Amino acid sequence: MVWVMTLLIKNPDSLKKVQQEVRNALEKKGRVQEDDLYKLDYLKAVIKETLRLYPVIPLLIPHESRDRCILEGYEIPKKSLVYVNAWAVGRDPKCWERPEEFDPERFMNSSIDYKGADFELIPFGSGRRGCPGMSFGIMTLELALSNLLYSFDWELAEGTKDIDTLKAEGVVMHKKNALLLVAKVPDN
Ligand code: HEM
Repeated sequence: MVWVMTLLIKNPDSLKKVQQEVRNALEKKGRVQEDDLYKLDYLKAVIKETLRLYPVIPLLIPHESRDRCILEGYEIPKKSLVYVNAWAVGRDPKCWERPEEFDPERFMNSSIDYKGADFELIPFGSGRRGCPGMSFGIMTLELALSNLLYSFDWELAEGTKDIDTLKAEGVVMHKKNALLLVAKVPDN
């Protein structure tokens, strides 16, 4: 959630577009509920793009190979500790055009998903040890984010010129400096 809001405030066109999508879809309903989420294609693209650039667990969870195997000419001995760098995969120029750029549009009209079948986007891992909480995690994020965008306008705090994207050290990618934004209730 922190990284989505960070990227949106740094990309005001995307913020405006996703906010308009939520407000147009919901009109005067008052709050977003689970069964409204299917209407929010751009919001889903914003979340995918955030997970591509800032995967929550950048090296996933370490795995151990059960047997010796050869992968693309590399031998991986039995019982090797294997780390998969989802961060690097998400920014690999062989997989992504302008990989460093935040561009949710790349997921509109694209079948690429984080469910583990598209190996260029693996914030939840893949295969039988992939994240079992993916649907729950995504739905929680979609619901919270869409309600924050529906109910409030977002601005930088007074005296803040820009937001940094420094990461704290650790297995899970936290933002090093807290994100400080001002939420305003829209006039109408
Ligand atoms: C946006 C939210 C979440 C993200 C980005 C995420 C990401 C991940 C990742 C990357 C892995 C390791 C996969 C691998 O190494 O192949 C994992 C494993 C796991 N996750 Fe999640 N997760 C999220 C939410 C959740 C939730 C909500 C739950 C439980 C309610 C959950 C439970 C687990 C468990 C139990 C594993 C270990 C699975 C295993 O080793 O077999 N996760 N998650």
